[in-house]
Amino acid sequence: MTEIKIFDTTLRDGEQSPGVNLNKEEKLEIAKQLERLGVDVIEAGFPASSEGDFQAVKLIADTIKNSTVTALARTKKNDIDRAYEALKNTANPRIHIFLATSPIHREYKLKMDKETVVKTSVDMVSYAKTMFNEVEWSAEDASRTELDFLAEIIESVIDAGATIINLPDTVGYSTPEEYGQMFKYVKENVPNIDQAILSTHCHNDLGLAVSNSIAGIENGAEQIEVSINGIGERAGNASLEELAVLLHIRNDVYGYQTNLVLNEIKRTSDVVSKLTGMAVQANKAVIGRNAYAHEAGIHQDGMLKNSETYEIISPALVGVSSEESNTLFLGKHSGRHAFKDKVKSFGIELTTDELSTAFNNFKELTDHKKEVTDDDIYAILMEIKTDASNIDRYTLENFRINYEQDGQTRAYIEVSHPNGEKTSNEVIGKGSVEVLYQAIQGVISEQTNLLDYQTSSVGGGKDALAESRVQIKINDKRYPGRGTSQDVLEASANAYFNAINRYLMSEDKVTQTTGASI
Ligand SMILES: CC(=O)SCCNC(=O)CCNC(=O)[C@H](O)C(C)(C)COP(=O)(O)OP(=O)(O)OC[C@H]1O[C@@H](n2cnc3c(N)ncnc32)[C@H](O)[C@@H]1OP(=O)(O)O
Ligand SMILES: CC(C)C(=O)C(=O)O
Ligand SMILES: [Mg+2]
Repeated sequence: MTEIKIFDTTLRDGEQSPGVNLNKEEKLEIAKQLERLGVDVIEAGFPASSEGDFQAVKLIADTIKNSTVTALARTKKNDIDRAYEALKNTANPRIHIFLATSPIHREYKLKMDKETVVKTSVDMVSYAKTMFNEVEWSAEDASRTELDFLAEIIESVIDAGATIINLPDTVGYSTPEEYGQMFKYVKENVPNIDQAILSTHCHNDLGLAVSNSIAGIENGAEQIEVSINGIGERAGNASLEELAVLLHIRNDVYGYQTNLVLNEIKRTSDVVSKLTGMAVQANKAVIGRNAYAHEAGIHQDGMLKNSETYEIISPALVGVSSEESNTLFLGKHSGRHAFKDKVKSFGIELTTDELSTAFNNFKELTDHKKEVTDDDIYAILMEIKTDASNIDRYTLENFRINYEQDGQTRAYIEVSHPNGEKTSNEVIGKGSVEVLYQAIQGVISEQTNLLDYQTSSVGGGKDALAESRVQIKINDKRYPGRGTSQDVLEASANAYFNAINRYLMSEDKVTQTTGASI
């Protein structure tokens, strides 16, 4: 099986992402994690670009033992000297020299003709070769370069000592077919090409970085330049994790192998995201928060029956733990099978009727709340398990709170009584919870005394459930009550009725109906 070398440029091209600025300690932490991940080459930085980057590359070169460490240099003696100074103590140093070859870069940026581009590249590769065994040379903007000129300059730099030839799609312009054809052309038209390894370096401006990298290796490249989380200049580079997992999962199609330790992928992604401050989008392939989450009821049912119905990558393959993978995400589109599975995971037993009620309550909540958390579901289940639903009870049917202009608050409630009758009541006073509770007291026949009242939020987010807890005293006995709702006042009313219903349950009471009949 052909081995594909992984050249990681997170610390060089990745750091060129706008807004990213890593200090040397942060770069070292990422480099150590890249070494654990098993990347073959770590591009640690661009030593001539600043003293800080020089120091970071040096620290990494002095520390990393199991990966080749490389650094970028322009075709300038000073850049090459700085790279050598930074890299000289590493076990296996490599320099990465680049010069643009395309007409637009030659004419407008470099102001060099073809001959000068060839001569400068050859001179600097020869110069670097006096210090480094491994010399990588990149034809910046290769994919927009005339193919015959590309072949000519590649032959010259290989003669000068380049051992790795990188052909970047610098501006992410190529299609996979064009990019693959460029490698094929170079393979067929550069006489000394067998003395060098070909490499891809793809940018994601048109979302083709991964596909183009594959086209490159299918046409002779044996190294791919990639970055963690796909970070890099503009829309970023080909993502390491996507290519690594693609080559693994579809080995039947491609038949390539890498030295990567796949289950280090998630940790590496987390470290890079944290230290660069670049969040990973939720639906990002392989490492996004949603990459292993299934919300649709039909998918969840399939997953419960056989995970391969909807999952081609096992989260564990890339080091995503079962807690992180959030496999069955309960939300608006979930069905009974997944809900039942969640209830089971809490160790809670429900009767068929209770399950039905809990599922309906859950579905109702999903219409109001974007993300239903485990805490939300637990609150629903607890309410059902501790509810006096098997007895005749008070139920809040409707309520309104109005804030009057004179600072007074008006509470209106409609209540079903244990005997099935419905009454209403209206109270004006100060404070919304207070008038609400006064209105409730006005429709029930029991004499209650409120001892304690607390409200807090359950679950996360600004749309979290409110949970209210009360203690009431009836005939010298205390009764706790709990109520949940998205609305704080409704949760408060539910808690009060829950306490009264507990009293009814314990005393087996039949109560008098009060309040205006409706
Ligand atoms: C495709 C890529 O990702 S290439 C890598 C890009 N990365 C970076 O640029 C990050 C680090 N860069 C830097 O810190 C700075 O640009 C430096 C220190 C390298 C140079 O800074 P300055 O000397 O102020 O030059 P500046 O960046 O404005 O312009 C670049 C110069 O390098 C020249 N140049 C560009 N590429 C090369 C090259 N491969 N070889 C030689 N010269 C080059 C440009 O033509 C320009 O030269 P000019 O000043 O004679 O016009
Ligand atoms: C320096 C080179 C390799 C580069 O990053 C590019 O061309 O995109
Ligand atoms: Mg690049």
